[in-house]
Amino acid sequence: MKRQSGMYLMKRLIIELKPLIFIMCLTILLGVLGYLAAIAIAAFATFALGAVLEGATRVSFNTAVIIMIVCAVSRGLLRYGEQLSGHYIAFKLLHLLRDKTFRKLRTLAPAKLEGKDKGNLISLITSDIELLEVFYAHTVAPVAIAVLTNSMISILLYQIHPAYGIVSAGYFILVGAVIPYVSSVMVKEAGIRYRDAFAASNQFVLDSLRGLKEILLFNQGPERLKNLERQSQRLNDHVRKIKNDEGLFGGITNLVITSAMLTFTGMGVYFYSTGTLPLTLVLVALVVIASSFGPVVALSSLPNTLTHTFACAERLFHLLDEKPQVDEVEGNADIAMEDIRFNNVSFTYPKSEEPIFSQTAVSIEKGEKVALIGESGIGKSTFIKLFMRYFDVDHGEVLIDKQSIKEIPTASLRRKQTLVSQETYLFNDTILNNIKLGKPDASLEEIIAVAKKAAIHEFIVSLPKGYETKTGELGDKLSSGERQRLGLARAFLHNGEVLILDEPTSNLDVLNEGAILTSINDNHLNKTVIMVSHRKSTTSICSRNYQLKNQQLLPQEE
Ligand SMILES: Nc1ncnc2c1ncn2[C@@H]1O[C@H](COP(=O)(O)OP(=O)(O)OP(=O)(O)O)[C@@H](O)[C@H]1O
Repeated sequence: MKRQSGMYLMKRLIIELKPLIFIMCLTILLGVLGYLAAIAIAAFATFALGAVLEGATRVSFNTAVIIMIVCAVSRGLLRYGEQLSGHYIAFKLLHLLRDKTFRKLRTLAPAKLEGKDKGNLISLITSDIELLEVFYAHTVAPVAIAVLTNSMISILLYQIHPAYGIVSAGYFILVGAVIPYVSSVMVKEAGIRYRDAFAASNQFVLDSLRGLKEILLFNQGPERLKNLERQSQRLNDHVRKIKNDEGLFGGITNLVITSAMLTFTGMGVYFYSTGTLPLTLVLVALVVIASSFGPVVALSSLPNTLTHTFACAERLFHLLDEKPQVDEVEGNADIAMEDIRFNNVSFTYPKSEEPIFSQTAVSIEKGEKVALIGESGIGKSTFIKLFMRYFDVDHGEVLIDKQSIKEIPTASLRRKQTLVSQETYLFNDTILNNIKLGKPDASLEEIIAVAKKAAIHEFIVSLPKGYETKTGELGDKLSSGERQRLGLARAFLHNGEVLILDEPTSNLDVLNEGAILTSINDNHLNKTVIMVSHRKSTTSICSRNYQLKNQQLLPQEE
């Protein structure tokens, strides 16, 4: 993955803020006023004290007390408002980013998601996006608040004495910018390594859960456990490094703040002893500097969390920038799907050198039942992927009703094509809803009819909850043949113009295979069927058999 600079990532994250810029300004305003109110409480307490010790010089005792009370009440309200609006922005943005990510995943599917590791995708959608909250709720506004508040404080201190203003500005820059910058440089790599290790261990756990049977079968448990321990150890090492650095820089920050107060005490003693400033103003300056590091300290811990955040943002933007394998065509126009043609098609998978098709041609007419035969790995499923436009051909063209497939609206294409792939995925929902996926508004009668055609009705009604049984409740009890038949029922319900079957009966016994083939034959008289199968018995319903050999689709020799 190409590394992106922190500046670039920050700019992109800020661009996402655009729709909420008004609320962000409000958050910053409330934050600045909140901090100023807090500092004012301490400053006016000193004025009140000064009024008692030296007599009212600038502010009377009563005025100072009234201002303190007003500031104390508004401080709470302002802080509440700042937190509320800041977090509103953060969570609203997380919502928008999640939405964007899901849309992107939809355009990348299926071709670009085939090879992606699912553990990474899950941590991207869940924890990565979640961590961006740090940037939106705890970075943008706090940085702006610190810059504004501490500039105002330095200007105010400058009014008391120019030296106070200049020295305070130096300390603020040190605590709010220099220390965070140095610490960010030091922890950057550790943060990135931590995120990568975290995603890898997620993937490893997911993989182990999926392959539990194989692990037990081949007695790989102890080896897997050792590997998991190694991964945990690596994660711990990264966290330890990050936490050590955090502790170190926390200590340095406190040291600098203490030295600022000592410097101000020394300067105050000098100004008072030389008669440059009265005691009250010396004390006010000391109190103000002591209570004004809050906004900049809030920034000092940012680099560590920001390192994680930027690593997450990098992965997110990488996904959002990824180009889909094919550009979707908008629209919903109806297509007849009467004539399918592959004209001199050549195709090689991206990042592969071995061509799958080279100048091959085939034409299939409405109602034809065609079988694709060929040895494993020769390109039968690839033919289907080209026909479903998961990929575009390199040369030649795929024509549907004499129109290039690249111009046909994607939604129309999906509506007319029904695919039963080698693996049927069943969602953790009722059997009824799993079949309904083929036609969401189908009636119960329609669903029962297709289940009968797929020879699965008897099995469903034998379950205690029948069609309302949740597939999750069945767990491993559902055999591959039963899954396959549920997939077929779903496909029959969808009832597209072209039924594409990739090894549709590979997990079925002869009896069930026969029932399904008869069903396909009887119910798809006017529909086109394209079938991939190794079994001769399955292709028996096909009128034409094509063999894939030497990157060509040729009519099968008898
Ligand atoms: N997304 C991909 N990127 C690169 N190569 C791929 C991709 N998908 C499949 N292949 C490769 O293309 C070749 C053809 O694969 P395909 O799945 O079309 O074969 P098949 O004839 O359907 O095989 P089988 O009968 O075993 O299912 C194989 O060598 C496979 O490894």
